[in-house]
Amino acid sequence: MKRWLRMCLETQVSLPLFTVVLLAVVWATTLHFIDSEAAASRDMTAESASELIATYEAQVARSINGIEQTLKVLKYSAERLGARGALPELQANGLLPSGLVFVVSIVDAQGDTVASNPAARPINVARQDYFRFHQQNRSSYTFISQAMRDEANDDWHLHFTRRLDDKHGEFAGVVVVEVEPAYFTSGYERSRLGEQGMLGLVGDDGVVRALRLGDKQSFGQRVDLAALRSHSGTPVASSWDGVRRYTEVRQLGGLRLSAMVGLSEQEQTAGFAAQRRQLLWEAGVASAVLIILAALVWAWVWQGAKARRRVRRAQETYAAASESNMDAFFVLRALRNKDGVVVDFKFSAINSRAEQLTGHSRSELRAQTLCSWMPAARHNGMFEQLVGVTLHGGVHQEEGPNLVPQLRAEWLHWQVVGVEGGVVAIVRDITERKRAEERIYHMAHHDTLTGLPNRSLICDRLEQSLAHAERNKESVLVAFIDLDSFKLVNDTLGHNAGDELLKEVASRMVGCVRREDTVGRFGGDEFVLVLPHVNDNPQVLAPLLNKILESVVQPIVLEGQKMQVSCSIGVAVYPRDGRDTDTLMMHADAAMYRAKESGKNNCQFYTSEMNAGLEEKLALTEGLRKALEEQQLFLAYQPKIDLHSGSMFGVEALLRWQHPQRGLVSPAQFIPLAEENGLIIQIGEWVLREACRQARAWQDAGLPPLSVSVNVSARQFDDPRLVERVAAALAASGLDACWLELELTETMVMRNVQQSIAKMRELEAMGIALSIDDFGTGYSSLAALKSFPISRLKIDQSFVRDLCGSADDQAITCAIISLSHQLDMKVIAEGVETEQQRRFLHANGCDEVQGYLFSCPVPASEIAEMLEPVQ
Ligand SMILES: Nc1nc2c(ncn2[C@@H]2O[C@@H]3COP(=O)(O)O[C@H]4[C@@H](O)[C@H](n5cnc6c(=O)[nH]c(N)nc65)O[C@@H]4COP(=O)(O)O[C@H]3[C@H]2O)c(=O)[nH]1
Repeated sequence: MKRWLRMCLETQVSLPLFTVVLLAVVWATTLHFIDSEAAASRDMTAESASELIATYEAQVARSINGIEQTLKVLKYSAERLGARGALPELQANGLLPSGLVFVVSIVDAQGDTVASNPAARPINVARQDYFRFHQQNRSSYTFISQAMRDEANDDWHLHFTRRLDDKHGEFAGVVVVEVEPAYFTSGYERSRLGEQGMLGLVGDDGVVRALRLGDKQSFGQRVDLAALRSHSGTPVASSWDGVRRYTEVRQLGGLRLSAMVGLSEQEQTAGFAAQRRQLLWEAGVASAVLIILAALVWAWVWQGAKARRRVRRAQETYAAASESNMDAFFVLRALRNKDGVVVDFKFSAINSRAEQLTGHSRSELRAQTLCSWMPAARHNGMFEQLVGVTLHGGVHQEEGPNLVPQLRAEWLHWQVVGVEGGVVAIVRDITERKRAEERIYHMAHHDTLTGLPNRSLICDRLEQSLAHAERNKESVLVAFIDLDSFKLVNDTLGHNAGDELLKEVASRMVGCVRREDTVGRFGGDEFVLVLPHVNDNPQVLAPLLNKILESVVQPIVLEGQKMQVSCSIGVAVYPRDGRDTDTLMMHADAAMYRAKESGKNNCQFYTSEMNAGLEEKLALTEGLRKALEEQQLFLAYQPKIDLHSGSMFGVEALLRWQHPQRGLVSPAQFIPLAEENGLIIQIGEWVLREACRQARAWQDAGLPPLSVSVNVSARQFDDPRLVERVAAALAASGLDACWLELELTETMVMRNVQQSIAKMRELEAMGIALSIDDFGTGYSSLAALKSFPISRLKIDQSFVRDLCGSADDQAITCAIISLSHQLDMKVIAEGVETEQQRRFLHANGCDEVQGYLFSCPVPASEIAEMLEPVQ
């Protein structure tokens, strides 16, 4: 029933139909009731008319009977006593009726009235209908005339007449009883007949003898008696006043006269009409109320239907969208107990993706409840979550690892949205995304080569360890580990070998520490160790650090060659050496540098004195920035001597820094700093420009042209704009390129041989000479050396220093001289301080020399002075 009602309410069509039917019922009932009431009213009126006619007939019959008696008495007396004697005798015997009501008269055979009561003037009535009727008809029939007036009586009267016969039965005259018409209608009762009722007498000739309509008396009208009789029981409009009446006509026995009673339809049915009006009004009001209510309900239903249509469309769209969606959709309907408490959820709709995710078909899931399918939902918080959203609405979303075996994914993102009667759970398998995120996270936080944590993760871990150590009053060790000969391996055996070395060292170091320790790579050959929960006593820590030193120093085979590398370790311990990440890192770095300085392959614990060196470095770096701007830099030039001629053929430009407070700072101190912070590019460019300018200035001063050689650092050589900067320096000074020489180092050019050759060729093409500085300290491949456009090799001063005492250095020096000549290069020895050294070099074919024996680096003015005597 409820469902049916809901269906009715749901449809916008059935409601108007239902309303129309209800209206039809209301109106049918009302009209039927009105009809039956009308019929009852009609019947009652007809019945009343019947009753009235019976009463009236009796009344009239009684009245006429009285008149008849009077006529009979008159006739008897007149025939017996004669016309003149009859009345007095009757008078005397009290047999005459009151003259107030009846006028009686006797007419002789000639038509003259011979006696009358009350007495009246004699007249002749021979021409009156009644007289002629009786004259011509031998019958005792009472003739009832139409209402008429005569000369004796001005008032209108009905004449009731009978024939008088003489002894022979011949016509002897007429006895007359005159009665006013109103006499027959005086019984009019307003209470029964109303204001428009009708009482009357009608002759068989259809002429009304007496008629009373309410208060009005009349007569003489014509009536179709047959028609009236045929309409008995139904209202007929009276011809005289148009009023519709229920009219009853009754023939009076033995007389040619009918009694007539009429009840006004309007009056008789007035009560019913009022009731009818009332009923119609009530039905009208009820209909209006019904229509308004129906309209309101319809509007409400329409709105509801519209909303439902919208919801349906949304559901269809949602279903279509959900089908094509990569997310799994579960529409769950809340199941409540009789107290309204949600006890479980039923699957009311799911999409294909949900089937895949669960491995169950729609029908299988629909046949189950959530908790019967996934019992764990009751204990893992899922059920409470769904109930919460069902009761309070809103959206709940979360992602995390999948903890239930019913869903086929490792990671899930789920969004629960409250809907009417339940929830929609949108579940997405994010396993791939999570894996990608994990990969990205790993890549962002790990070194790709070794797989060790990178700088950012190391810092993170260190911060966590510090926070933990602070809470638990523990110590944390931070160690900076730098491989001692990594560059050598890289430069000589190539990057692949370098990478292999780093990987091997990384795995060895990881093997030395606990699981909770972190071994990370900072970049290059720098590793960092973070050891939480340690004892801060160096004695206790030493075995572990030694273990690392020993593991790194174990031989390794790279590119088929057995190699051995060592490392230098700098250690800082929280909280003794610093309380934050930056300080601890800085101090470990400083300790590591100290380890390098102390001969490598050792471990140094940070001490506050190291800080001084660090601060010194920072101060120098800061000062170097200003040095360029404030022109604290200048160049010194060291002559280069041709050993055969003994003359100066060129100079080496050497950078000097005149520090305002510290005095002259050695390039050995500040060049590595400038390399580190990149200032070397600007400084190197300045050196180039200054050297070229000076060389050109000497030439412009008329001095013999000198070749000026300029040192190029590794970072400068790597600068993609090196060639451009050199060209700009030459152009700015106007120096011919053939007077400029660039001194490169072995290691610098051997790092990437192909690139180096390309760059050197560009410089050579400009006319610039190139030389290899510090030759013998690096590991040049002879094949590479052959392909370099080099014009000169410089024997490093470390070989020259002990030249006279060391057979090794002599052998190396001789080998370099020989090699240079074989490669068609000149060879120059630096750091020549003694005559023995000069002689040895000269004797062994060295072409050129420079050193304190000839001159230390001097200002440009002194070079000019040295040149002048030659002029
Ligand atoms: N014991 C001894 N030393 C001698 C003798 N003759 C010269 N020296 C010194 O040996 C160094 C030679 O320069 P280097 O090997 O290129 O080594 C240079 C060079 O690598 C670098 N350097 C100097 N100026 C520049 C520059 O303008 N640019 C770049 N990139 N590096 C520079 O700084 C290093 C040190 O330069 P300096 O202190 O000027 O030290 C110079 C020079 O003063 C000698 O007979 N005995």
